Amino acid sequence: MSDRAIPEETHAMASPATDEPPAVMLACHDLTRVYREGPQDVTVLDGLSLEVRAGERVAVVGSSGSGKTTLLNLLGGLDRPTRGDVRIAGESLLELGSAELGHFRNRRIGFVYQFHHLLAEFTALENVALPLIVRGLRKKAAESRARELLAKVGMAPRADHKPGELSGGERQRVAIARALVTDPSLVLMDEPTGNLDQTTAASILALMDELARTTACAFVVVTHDPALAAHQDRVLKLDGGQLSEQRTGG
Ligand SMILES: Nc1ncnc2c1ncn2[C@@H]1O[C@H](COP(=O)(O)OP(=O)(O)OP(=O)(O)O)[C@@H](O)[C@H]1O
Repeated sequence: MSDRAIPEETHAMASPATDEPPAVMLACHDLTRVYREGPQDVTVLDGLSLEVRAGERVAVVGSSGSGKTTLLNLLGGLDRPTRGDVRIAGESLLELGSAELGHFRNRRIGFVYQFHHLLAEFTALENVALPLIVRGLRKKAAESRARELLAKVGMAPRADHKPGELSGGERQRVAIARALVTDPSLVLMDEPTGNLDQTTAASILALMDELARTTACAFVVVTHDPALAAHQDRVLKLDGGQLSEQRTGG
């Protein structure tokens, strides 16, 4: 583990008297997803378990069709498991109804995809402020917090620009700011550097290093890119519906 390691005594179910984040931010147990839509059942995830600690970054690698997107969808509450459970910051997704799940996602989970999914009609600032406005924050407070995050990703000078006026790497920085603006417990990234050139991808990696040092959230990064995977604390391979440890960070 790196210098982001959380002391052992900071336990998962931390005392309500402290503001300490739980040591285990993400815990999956017996996670199973069987697709029954086609002529044949397809078991994609087969009882896998996973724990990711606060401040820890985990890469998930695996061949095409091994179930990485399926896993991310379950971790992000976008799909329900056939069996098993996902707990984020001690809270079970299984126990949440769909409205509660939407609310939980907005509060606790940040998403970053290969393609940034920013809204074209809105400025960088408005895009980053949006999750807070959805959450019920007033525009002024939301934009003030959004400015802080844009500064953190080096995009403060471009706050008033629309996505179409930004480069690919700049858009991805804005997308990362948007994912982090709600102080999530878990950030899920799907090929976050996938459509970027090497130099821009390297600057996004450096940004991720910096953010991981300064936030307590857990990061799960799905990627085919060995350089991006090697940058994380642990690399897990998804194969045959199970995760196995490929490398533990030092
Ligand atoms: N809705 C669905 N119904 C039936 N089968 C599905 C469904 N969604 C995914 N699958 C199957 O589940 C398996 C895993 O798909 P998934 O998209 O999770 O893989 P992946 O590892 O993300 O692949 P890639 O790296 O190519 O994006 C595949 O065999 C896919 O065909």
